[in-house]
Amino acid sequence: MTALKLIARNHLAAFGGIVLLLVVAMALLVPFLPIADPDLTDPANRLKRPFTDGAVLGTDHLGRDLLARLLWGTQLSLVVGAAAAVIAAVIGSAIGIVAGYFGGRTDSLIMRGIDMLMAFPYILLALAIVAVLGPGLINALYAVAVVNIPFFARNIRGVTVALAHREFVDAARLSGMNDRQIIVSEILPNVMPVIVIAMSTTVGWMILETAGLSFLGLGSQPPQADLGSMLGEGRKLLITAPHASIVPGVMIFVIVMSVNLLGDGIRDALDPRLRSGALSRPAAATRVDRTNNPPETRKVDALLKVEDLHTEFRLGSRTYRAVGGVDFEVRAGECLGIVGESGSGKSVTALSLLGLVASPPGVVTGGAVRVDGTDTLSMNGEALRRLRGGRVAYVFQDPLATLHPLYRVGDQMVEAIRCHRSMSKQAAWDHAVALLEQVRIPNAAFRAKAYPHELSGGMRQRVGIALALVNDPALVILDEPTTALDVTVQAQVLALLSDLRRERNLAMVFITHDFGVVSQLCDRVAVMYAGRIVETGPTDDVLKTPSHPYTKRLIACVLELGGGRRVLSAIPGLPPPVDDLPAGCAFAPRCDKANDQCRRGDIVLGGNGMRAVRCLQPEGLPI
Ligand SMILES: Nc1ncnc2c1ncn2[C@@H]1O[C@H](COP(=O)(O)OP(=O)(O)OP(=O)(O)O)[C@@H](O)[C@H]1O
Repeated sequence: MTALKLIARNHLAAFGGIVLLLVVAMALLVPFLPIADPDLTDPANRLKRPFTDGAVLGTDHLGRDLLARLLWGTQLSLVVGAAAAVIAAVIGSAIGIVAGYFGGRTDSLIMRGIDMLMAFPYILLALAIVAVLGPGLINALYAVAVVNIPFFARNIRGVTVALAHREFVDAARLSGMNDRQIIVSEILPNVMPVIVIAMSTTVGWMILETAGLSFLGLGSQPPQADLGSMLGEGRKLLITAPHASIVPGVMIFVIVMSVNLLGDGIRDALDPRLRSGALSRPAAATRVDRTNNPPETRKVDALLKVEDLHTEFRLGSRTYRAVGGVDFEVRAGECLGIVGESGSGKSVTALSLLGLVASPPGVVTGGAVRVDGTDTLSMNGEALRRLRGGRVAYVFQDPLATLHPLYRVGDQMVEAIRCHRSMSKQAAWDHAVALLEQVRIPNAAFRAKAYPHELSGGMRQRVGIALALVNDPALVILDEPTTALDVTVQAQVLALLSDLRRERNLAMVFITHDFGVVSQLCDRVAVMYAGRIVETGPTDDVLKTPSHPYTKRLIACVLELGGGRRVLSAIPGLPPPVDDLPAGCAFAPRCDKANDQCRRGDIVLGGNGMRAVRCLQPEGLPI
């Protein structure tokens, strides 16, 4: 259903689909239409122009009605082209799956045979096949199918090779399935979309090839007509009776064009990455579409002040409200922890600060983000570019994904330095090495020449931190920088961040789902749930006397070493889907204290300046 909707939304594909549907309907209805016999010759009325004496499209050189021949010829061409596509797809895909799945010698043997077939120009190969089998439409169909088998075999083999070594195939084998069962139940469903895509984009091509063989007199034989043979007959009269070749020529064009437009639409609709927008090129900054004016500019003494930030993702008719009105501020040298379960909106909040949420589908719909008093959401691209990696830098969770795999880490740091200040390459390199030393990378001058894959996970994250520091930022936003590391390395990285913060008076926004990490590093903490802050305050206070039931539950999930026997409690239920948030408190469905009032209206973040909580029944907080 979604695929059909996506095709309908693609105007060109929808146009192609409608045209093709009309042509196919016409071809199917042709036996019931009141038209002349397509093979009835009438030499007295030969080569009549269109729209004369009841012959809508005129007559050919034997006086046969061109409309009747066109409709029957279209039917024949469509059937032959589609049949050739199905035969080529079935045989080619089977060959590709067998070669890709079994690999080794089977693969080499099959693929070398396919290579030999591909070594011949396809039309010559088709001609040779028809020459051996003899002229005729069925033989032309076989020839076209055979020359297209290698195309399917190669494509499907490539996809199968990648699938054959995946964990789910190993798991199927270990569960006792034999090769045939694995191919049918594990491989085939995964290659099916590729087969459909390949078919939809090649069927037009096969209709053309069959028409080409008929045009040369090797396909349909008189008196039977397909579009190619009609074109071949008309060609001889191109000057005296151009309509005889224009009529089948236009029909071939219409069919092939509509098949190709629809095929492209099907390809796009079946590709899950295109469907989710993952392949669309995001804009350089998140789209800002504020329904209200940004909050008034007042004198701001915080380095970063976020006010009523709203960010959402618009996918088709659905709107995912990832960040639904977030306020916080960070002063110079201060570290704010943002904590919450997966999906609570921490990363989207962090990325929204400097317009890094991908648009489409992300849109900032409200609020303001002031860095040194200037709203980043109103900045132009160049101002944002100067800020990113300059005064404000980011460290992400997976340095293997953020570092470029083909450049040495030192070169990547040099590039980051020279993007922001004019410095000679050598001076920038020396600065990079000094920073690598500062983040305690042993033998930094040597490591600067390493590629990311040559470093351990902990070392790569240190490079990520050094990369963030190259331009002496005032604020670093760290999005789960230690989650991918083991606990010992995590402790080292946290100690390093703590030292760097002291030495450089760095402000930090530290995003994590781990209260243990927050307690080591952060002065203040903000707890997020379903895109909003539900509690905030000094870290020690929040940890000792959590007020919001959610904070309490989150803290109870943290293991305490030497804490004696304690039952670790998980939070029952799941966070609400952000495209369908409940009214009132979003945590109410999982909260054992929730009453009817909690499920109504908007609950504000109330407090006494330092501590604030978004709850109607907060605990232990003098409000
Ligand atoms: N491209 C997107 N399209 C639709 N929804 C999205 C997209 N990116 C994020 N979201 C939604 O936004 C919400 C917040 O996501 P976010 O990544 O900020 O969570 P998080 O708290 O950082 O989680 P994690 O700790 O797993 O990174 C989630 O519900 C997520 O499903």
